[in-house]
Amino acid sequence: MSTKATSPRATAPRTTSLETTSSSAMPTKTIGIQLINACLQYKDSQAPTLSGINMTIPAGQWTVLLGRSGCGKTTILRYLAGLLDDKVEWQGELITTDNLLLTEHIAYMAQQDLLLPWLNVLDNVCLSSRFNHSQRDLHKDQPRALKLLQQVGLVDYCYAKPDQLSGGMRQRVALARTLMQDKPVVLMDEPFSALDAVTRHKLQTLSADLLKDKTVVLITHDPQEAVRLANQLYVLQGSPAKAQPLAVPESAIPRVLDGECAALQHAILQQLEKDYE
Ligand SMILES: Nc1ncnc2c1ncn2[C@@H]1O[C@H](COP(=O)(O)OP(=O)(O)OP(=O)(O)O)[C@@H](O)[C@H]1O
Repeated sequence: MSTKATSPRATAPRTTSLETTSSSAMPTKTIGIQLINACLQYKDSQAPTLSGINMTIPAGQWTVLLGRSGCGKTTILRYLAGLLDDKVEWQGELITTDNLLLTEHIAYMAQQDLLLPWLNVLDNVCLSSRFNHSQRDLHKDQPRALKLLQQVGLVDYCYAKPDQLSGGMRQRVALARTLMQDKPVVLMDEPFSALDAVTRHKLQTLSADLLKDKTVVLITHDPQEAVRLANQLYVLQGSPAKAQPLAVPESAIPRVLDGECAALQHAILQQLEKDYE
C-alpha cells in the first residue's frame, strides 16, 4: 500500500493507491477506500464539519454510517462522489485501490430522488445507460431495467411520470436506477427511509443480493437497518465529527436479527445518545 498526503484537498490528486486486487490488464472488479485523518470545512462555513476522520471502506463490503442529523454523513458521501471539490477545504488522505479515480466508478443515490420529471419511470431507470452506451446497448438495457422495476414492485408503473408516484415509489425508482448503473462503488444516502416496514425489509434484502460484490457505503438513521446490513459500522459524532467504529457480528448480510444483533442495536443507540448529552 502506498499513501500520499493530499493537502490541501482541492489542489491535490483525489486519490492515492490502496492495493492491487486485479492485474492491470483486467477490469478492476472491486474498489476499497480509506480515509486517513480527513478534515473538511465548507468554504462558506466558520467551522470544520469533519475532523480527524479515519475510516476503512473495504472492497466488496457494506460500510454503514450513522449519526445525528447534520453531523456530516452526507458530506462524506458527497466528498467521495467528487461533488464538493470546489466548495470545501480538505486535508488528509483519500486512498483507493489501484489509485482509481472514484468519480468514474461510483453510483450515487442521493437523499433526494433526483428523478427527471419529463421522463417516465423506465427512462429514468435507464438514464445512466443513455449517457454511457450506444443506441443498440440501450435496447439491451430495457429488459434489465424492467426486471429491476419488477423486483422493486413497480413494473406496472414503468410508463408513469414521477409526479404520479408516491414518495416511497419514487425512492424505489431511484433505487432501481442506482442498481442499474452496475458500478463497483455504490453510495446510498438513506435509500429506504420513505418505505413502509415490509417494503423496506424486502428492498434491503434485494439490495444486499444485487450489490453482493460491490463496495457499498450506506447512510441510515435506523439502527436495525444498520445491524442487518453492516460489514463495517461507524457512528459519526461530535462537532466537528469524528468516526467511531463499532464491532459488528461476522455473519453474512442481510442478517436475521438475533440476540447478538439486538445487543449491537442497543450499543448503537447508546453511542448515538452521547451526541445528545
Ligand atoms: N454547501 C454547504 N455549505 C456550508 N455548510 C454545509 C453545506 N452543506 C452542508 N453543510 C453543513 O454541513 C453539516 C453536515 O451536513 P450533512 O448534510 O453532511 O449532514 P448529515 O449528517 O447528512 O445530516 P442528515 O442526517 O440530516 O441528512 C451541516 O451543519 C450542514 O449545515
